Amino acid sequence: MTAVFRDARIAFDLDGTLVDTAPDLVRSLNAAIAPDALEPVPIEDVRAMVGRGARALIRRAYERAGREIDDPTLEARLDLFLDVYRADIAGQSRPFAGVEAALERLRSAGARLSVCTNKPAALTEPLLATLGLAGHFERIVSPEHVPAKKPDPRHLAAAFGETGSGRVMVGDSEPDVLAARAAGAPIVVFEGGYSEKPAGDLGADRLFAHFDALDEALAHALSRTS
Ligand SMILES: O=C(O)COP(=O)(O)O
Ligand SMILES: [Mg+2]
Repeated sequence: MTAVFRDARIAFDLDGTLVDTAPDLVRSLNAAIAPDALEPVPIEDVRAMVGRGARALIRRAYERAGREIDDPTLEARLDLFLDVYRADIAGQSRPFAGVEAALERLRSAGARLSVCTNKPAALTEPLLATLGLAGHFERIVSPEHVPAKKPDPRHLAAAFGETGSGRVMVGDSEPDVLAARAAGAPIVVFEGGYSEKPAGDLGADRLFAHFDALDEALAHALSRTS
């Protein structure tokens, strides 16, 4: 099975795909909305609110409470969120079970790995470094590095880099699937991640429930396109 990975470009989403960041995201989000006396958002709800960046996460917390937020307040709450989050970015966040072993296997089989995330670079880099994951990736592409973020396919194209023997995205939510479709690349979706819609409704080429099963899902997706 491993021949299909030689020189393949595999781009990974971060929040909800590589790392279970929800506990630290919810703690920081609830600190950021506290000045406006919003009820704390429960962690299960946050899992359906992540995927379109930090600003969107805060806006969604206000929408959920039926409250309006003006732009200057949003920027102030974003600053607070970023300060709280950055101060203990990997307090409870951990790679999902089997992630490190899967990254090792794919690299040993010759795959070229990247991260394609809507998480701001100032958060992505310390998170991956703190968890010891950064060294697996040839490219780590946050929204600041590209003209537009996922679902825009230019974000994913930047993560893939030059054409390899095949290209595939691994993600957990709709922006990932839309970016892959628009880039003409297959996508496999992690069922344990964060998504507004059920993973099975996103239109993935293949779903996987544990990283031990990632290689098989990727091999299937790659063999259909190369
Ligand atoms: O920060 C977010 O909202 C999403 O990040 P992701 O693209 O890695 O899922
Ligand atoms: Mg995600």
